[in-house]
Amino acid sequence: MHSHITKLYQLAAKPSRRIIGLMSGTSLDGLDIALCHIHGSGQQSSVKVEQFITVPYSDEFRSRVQAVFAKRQVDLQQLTLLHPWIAEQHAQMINQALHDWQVPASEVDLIASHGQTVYHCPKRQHQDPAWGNATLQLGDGDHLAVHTGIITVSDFRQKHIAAGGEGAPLAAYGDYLLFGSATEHRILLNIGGIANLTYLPAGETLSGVFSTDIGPGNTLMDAYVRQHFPGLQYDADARLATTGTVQQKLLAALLAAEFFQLSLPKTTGPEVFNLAYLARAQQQSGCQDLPAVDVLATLNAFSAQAIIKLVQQLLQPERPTVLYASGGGIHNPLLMQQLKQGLPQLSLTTTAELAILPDAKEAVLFALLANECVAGTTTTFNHLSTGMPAVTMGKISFAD
Ligand SMILES: Nc1ncnc2c1ncn2[C@@H]1O[C@H](COP(=O)(O)OP(=O)(O)OP(=O)(O)O)[C@@H](O)[C@H]1O
Ligand SMILES: CC(=O)N[C@H]1[C@@H]2OC[C@@H](O2)[C@@H](O)[C@@H]1O[C@H](C)C(=O)O
Repeated sequence: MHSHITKLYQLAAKPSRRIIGLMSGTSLDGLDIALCHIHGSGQQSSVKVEQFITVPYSDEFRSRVQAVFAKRQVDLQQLTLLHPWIAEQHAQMINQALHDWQVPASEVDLIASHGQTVYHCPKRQHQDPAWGNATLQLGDGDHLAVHTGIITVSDFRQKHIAAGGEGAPLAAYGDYLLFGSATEHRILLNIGGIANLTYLPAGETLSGVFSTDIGPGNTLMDAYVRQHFPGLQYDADARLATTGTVQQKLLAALLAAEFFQLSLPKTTGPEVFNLAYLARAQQQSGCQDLPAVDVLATLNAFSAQAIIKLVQQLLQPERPTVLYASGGGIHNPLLMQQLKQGLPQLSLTTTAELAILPDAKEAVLFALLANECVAGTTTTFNHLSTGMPAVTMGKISFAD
């Protein structure tokens, strides 16, 4: 047998695998690296996060990505150059982290790389009947494998689209494996650049699980802060927003987006929720001349209200539900306070209660997807709801 296939076969047969999960989201704050020890596969999977770090991006990294990020027109040479360059940068960050953790690369079985989304384009967003769903993540898997010496599974979203999905959110797959409960109805809420949730009704089969994007988490607040408060990347601890006043007219205009009327599950990104979207809402509501802190307070309320409305839609009085939050937004006290007030009937906590560090959750989910790609079966996801194709995802790159 070819040695690469033998290696994969041996990996699949191991009782447990050590997998590095990577996530670089829409916030462009840094690369999340989670070194995971995963036992088993499918619904028997269990994860121990051995190490976790977010390696902050340099200004150079951010500005190179921002030059093409969510833009309809870009310099094609720049885009092409970014594909291997992002992978090389990520490889260096992984190599440094492994060095600091004193873990040799030879003791890591796989890397699971999400890559950097630069454009996300579901059909319901572009609305051109001539084209289907599409999404583009940069950071090539072959380059990662060669520069780290570790077999890399990457580019997870394409299979989801090929099998009929919108390519995102993929959170349901890992949330289902890790957090599905026979007795507790759960919602896993991740507040990253875009907020998304996974609905996990309790039960033996957990049938009907799905995940969906909700709307902006931090992306609009971050973009606005970067534009109006040079030097700041985000409104740390909502210190600015807390001094502002929510403007109801602007809030109503923000909540009128067509995206909020689409059926579930659905997905979106900064291609829709960006500063041009905010400017249109300000114009429509006659709120062009607000103090910057009032706009920030309103954007904070916008993210909170979008989340509250969707969660309220899913709650049923006879189903007491626990909401486990994760992502950078949980560190925003104003946002969390509004969620508590707007969702008084459910218990609100974080994934730390389920033994997964909230900042590490998305990276862990991709490690689980890579584990399924190598050691899982396609029947694992049969109980997910429509809109969540029952497929394994990811492409395998060898280091030599
Ligand atoms: N102390 C804090 N106060 C307010 N906001 C915070 C704080 N810490 C983090 N954040 C927010 O969290 C963001 C980072 O979140 P996260 O790392 O989950 O994003 P992401 O992985 O890019 O998102 P996604 O992939 O889900 O789009 C920051 O840009 C900021 O808006
Ligand atoms: C296209 C893309 O990268 N989407 C991200 C983004 O960030 C949050 C939200 O939008 C979600 O749909 C998705 O990431 C998570 C990890 C997911 O696929 O579940």
